[in-house]
Amino acid sequence: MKKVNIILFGIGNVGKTLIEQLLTAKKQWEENSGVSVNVPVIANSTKALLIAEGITENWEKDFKKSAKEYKLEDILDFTKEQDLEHLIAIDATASKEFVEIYIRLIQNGFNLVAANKVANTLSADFYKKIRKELEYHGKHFFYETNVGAGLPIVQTVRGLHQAGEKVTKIRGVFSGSLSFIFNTFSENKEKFSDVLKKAGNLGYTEPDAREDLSGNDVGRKLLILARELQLDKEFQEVKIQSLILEKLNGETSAEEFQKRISELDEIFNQHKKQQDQGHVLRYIGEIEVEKATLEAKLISEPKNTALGQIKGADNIFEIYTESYGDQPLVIQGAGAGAAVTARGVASDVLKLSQRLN
Ligand SMILES: NC(=O)C1=CN([C@@H]2O[C@H](COP(=O)(O)OP(=O)(O)OC[C@H]3O[C@@H](n4cnc5c(N)ncnc54)[C@H](OP(=O)(O)O)[C@@H]3O)[C@@H](O)[C@H]2O)C=CC1
Ligand SMILES: N[C@@H](CC=O)C(=O)O
Repeated sequence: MKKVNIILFGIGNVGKTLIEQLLTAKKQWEENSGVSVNVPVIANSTKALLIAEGITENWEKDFKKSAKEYKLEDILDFTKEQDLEHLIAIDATASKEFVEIYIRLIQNGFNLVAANKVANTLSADFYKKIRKELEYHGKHFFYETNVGAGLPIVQTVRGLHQAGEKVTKIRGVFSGSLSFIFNTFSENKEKFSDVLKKAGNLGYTEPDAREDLSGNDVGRKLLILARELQLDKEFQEVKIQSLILEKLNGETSAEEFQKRISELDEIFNQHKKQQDQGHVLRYIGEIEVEKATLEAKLISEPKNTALGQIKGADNIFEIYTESYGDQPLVIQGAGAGAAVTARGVASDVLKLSQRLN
């Protein structure tokens, strides 16, 4: 039996659900895949719980009682002292600072799985540096949930490209929260700010919802797919239409923004009124491969098209390639939510484990 040791950073919506899924699936993984999963470290932004033999279903109580303030060194020392092998660090944070330690984790023998999109959307130099370090140290990095949550988008785009298929365009709805917001807002009489709150409560938005409303989250996903297609692009080159007022996106804190979201109601009422009969609002992303352009924008879409018909927090990705001709390969399904995202992370962990010797 191959024993893998998970060091989990981030125990919010996704991290919590992942713990539950890993504990529940443990026996099945052992029997069907020969992988025994142990979670000796869980951490939030300030505290970590370290238990060599792994957390149990009492982990929340144990965390409250025994987690201690930590530095990365404490975790590195612990994994060495305890001689933990097959290490996988999971980034289930949304932190821009946390990704700075990826290189040190790789150098200290860790493989990586990330739900956090930040590392793949910093400079092209950093992107290449991570991959160089991974290769040098013989480590792996899986990040399927960076685009489309649990949907198999990254692997499909990468697989097509690596097989020599010419991908010409990718177009679709890349944001689960904006999908939910516009599906609900277009159909119901609810206020925009109430729908936004609902999306947050359902775990669809980023910890700071302005990441979604500013279009940055979609911009990141476009860049991640473009880089899979070996387009040498930077985040600043993505053309992004923001849905948020400058005054709310500037100096305000995330908490202050939450208190002021009703200031968005009037703007979105206007957008709604301007729709033609039988049209709905959609926030879409588009990569034109030949032109090397990446764009995120709000459009008015006829209700009877594939994009117009999506429901709930669905994403839809239309992948146009030479072999598929005029009819794109289409992948559709829930594009946000703790359960689907955690399952995508778990699936990455299992695939990565199968690569470890
Ligand atoms: N929700 C979704 O549908 C999807 C989410 N994702 C990604 O998953 C990630 C997590 O999202 P979600 O669970 O909703 O976020 P939450 O805000 O619910 O949880 C974030 C967790 O990360 C912790 N954290 C923050 N900074 C650090 C740090 N420097 N070191 C260690 N832990 C830290 C937080 O700790 P503390 O409480 O102390 O701040 C918290 O436990 C995000 O990157 C998101 O983009 C990807 C696909 C879909
Ligand atoms: N906030 C994101 C979550 C998944 O990446 C979204 O709304 O799509």
